[in-house]
Amino acid sequence: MFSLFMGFYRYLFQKHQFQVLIVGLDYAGKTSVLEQIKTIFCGMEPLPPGKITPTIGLNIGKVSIDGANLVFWDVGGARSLRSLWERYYGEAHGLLFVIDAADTARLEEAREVLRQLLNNAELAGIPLLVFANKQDAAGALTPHEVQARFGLHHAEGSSQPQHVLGTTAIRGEGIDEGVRWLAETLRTSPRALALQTG
Ligand SMILES: Nc1nc2c(ncn2[C@@H]2O[C@H](COP(=O)(O)OP(=O)(O)OP(=O)(O)O)[C@@H](O)[C@H]2O)c(=O)[nH]1
Ligand SMILES: [Mg+2]
Repeated sequence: MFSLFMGFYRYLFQKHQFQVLIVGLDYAGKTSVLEQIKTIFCGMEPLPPGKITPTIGLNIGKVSIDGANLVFWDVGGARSLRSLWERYYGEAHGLLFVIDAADTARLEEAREVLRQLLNNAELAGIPLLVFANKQDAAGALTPHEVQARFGLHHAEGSSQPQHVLGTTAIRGEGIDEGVRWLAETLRTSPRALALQTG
């Protein structure tokens, strides 16, 4: 009882820290997104796109937004690496799913990967931000088209908040709005509260 009380006290009065897991297929642009997050919120110089290589391990970025710390975990999206994602599920407060909106040949694969994530009990109630990335590329689906194709229909009052945005990671477009939505949503997320006081 006492530890529950202390956990709730800490939740109310200490600076919150939220962990956000960045996932999606390989080549979707996850690391490019993380580089831009660090640039926008920490003023760090982003790695030039040519210097970003496929992720094998884990990239971490920590940013401070309106009194909350967000820690981003960027993992590799290659098929052989996806089984490693689950080691982060239990401690993830939020999920950022990045899609290459111009790669229509792999949309079905991306849809299936997202479907499995949302069906995973360890991720129950997790706020989901989807970036329909590469909006600059020819033939890219709009965020509305991605929303429809992926069957993402956030119902008012749903226990699993969802938000879909169009981004162009290599130019840093759309990222700021998405990260602010996450920070705002995580503050009132029952899952985040449960993880922080648990
Ligand atoms: N045109 C365009 N290219 C992008 C954009 N975002 C990322 N890319 C390119 O897409 C390629 C893959 O980007 P990464 O950030 O490495 O992708 P990733 O999702 O981290 O890939 P893995 O680490 O293998 O899972 C790189 O060549 C990027 O420069 C974008 O908004 N527009
Ligand atoms: Mg990467």
